[in-house]
Amino acid sequence: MQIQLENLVPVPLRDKILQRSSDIWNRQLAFPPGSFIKIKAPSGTGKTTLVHYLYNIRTDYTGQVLVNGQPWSTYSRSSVATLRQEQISVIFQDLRVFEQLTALENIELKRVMNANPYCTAEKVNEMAAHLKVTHVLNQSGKTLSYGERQRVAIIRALVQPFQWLIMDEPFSHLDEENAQRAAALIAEECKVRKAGFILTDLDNDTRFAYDIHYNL
Ligand SMILES: Nc1ncnc2c1ncn2[C@@H]1O[C@H](COP(=O)(O)OP(=O)(O)OP(=O)(O)O)[C@@H](O)[C@H]1O
Repeated sequence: MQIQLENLVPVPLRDKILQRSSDIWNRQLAFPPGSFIKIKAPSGTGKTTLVHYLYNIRTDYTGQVLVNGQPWSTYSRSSVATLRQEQISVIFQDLRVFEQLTALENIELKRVMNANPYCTAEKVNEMAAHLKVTHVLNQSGKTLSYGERQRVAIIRALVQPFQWLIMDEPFSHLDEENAQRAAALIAEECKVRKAGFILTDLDNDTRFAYDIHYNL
C-alpha cells in the first residue's frame, strides 16, 4: 500500500509551518512500503494532527494525502472502512480504549471484525503474556492504568492485517523495559506481514532499527 504526501499543510498551523523548514509539511514524499519510519517533533507541532490526516479522521488541510495514488477524499466511506480493516492500523495517542468493555473485549472487537480473523485467540493470549497484561484482560477498560491501556491498544492494533501501522507516541505511558518489549513485538508483527510503520515521538530512540528519520 502506497502512502504519499503532496504539499500537505494543516490549515490551523499554516502560518507557523510556513515560517520554518519541515521534512514532512509542504513537501512531496512517498513512504516506501515496508519501511520503519520515525517522525520526531517537539510537543504541539502537529504529530497527532499528521496521524489523524494519515488515518483520514481529520481533513482540515491543504494539499493531499494519497493512498495507492488516490486522495483520501476520493474514497467512499465503505472503501475507507475496508482499508482500515485490511491495510492500515493505528495506535492513537489518546488510546481510545472503550471504558465500558473489558480489555479483552476491546481487543476482540477488532480481531473478529474480519470474517476470517487474522489472529487466533491463542495469539492474543501470547501477546498479552508478552506485554504482561494477562491479569487485566477481564478488567473493565475504565479501571485500567494508562500503561495497561497503552499495551491493550498496542495488541488491539496488532490483531488485524495491515501494510502500514501508524503510531502516535505509542510508548508514552510505559517504562523502558515495557517499551522495549512492546517495540520487539511490533517489529516482529510488522516483519511477519512485510509491513511498515510510521511512528511519531518527541525524542530520539533506538528501540527500532529505523529505515528513515524525519523531523516534522
Ligand atoms: N482541530 C484543531 N483545530 C485547530 N488547532 C488544532 C486542532 N487540533 C490541534 N490543534 C493545534 O495544533 C497544534 C498541534 O497539535 P497536535 O496535537 O497535532 O500536536 P502534537 O505534536 O501531537 O503535540 P503533543 O506532543 O503535545 O501531543 C497545537 O497547537 C494544537 O493546539
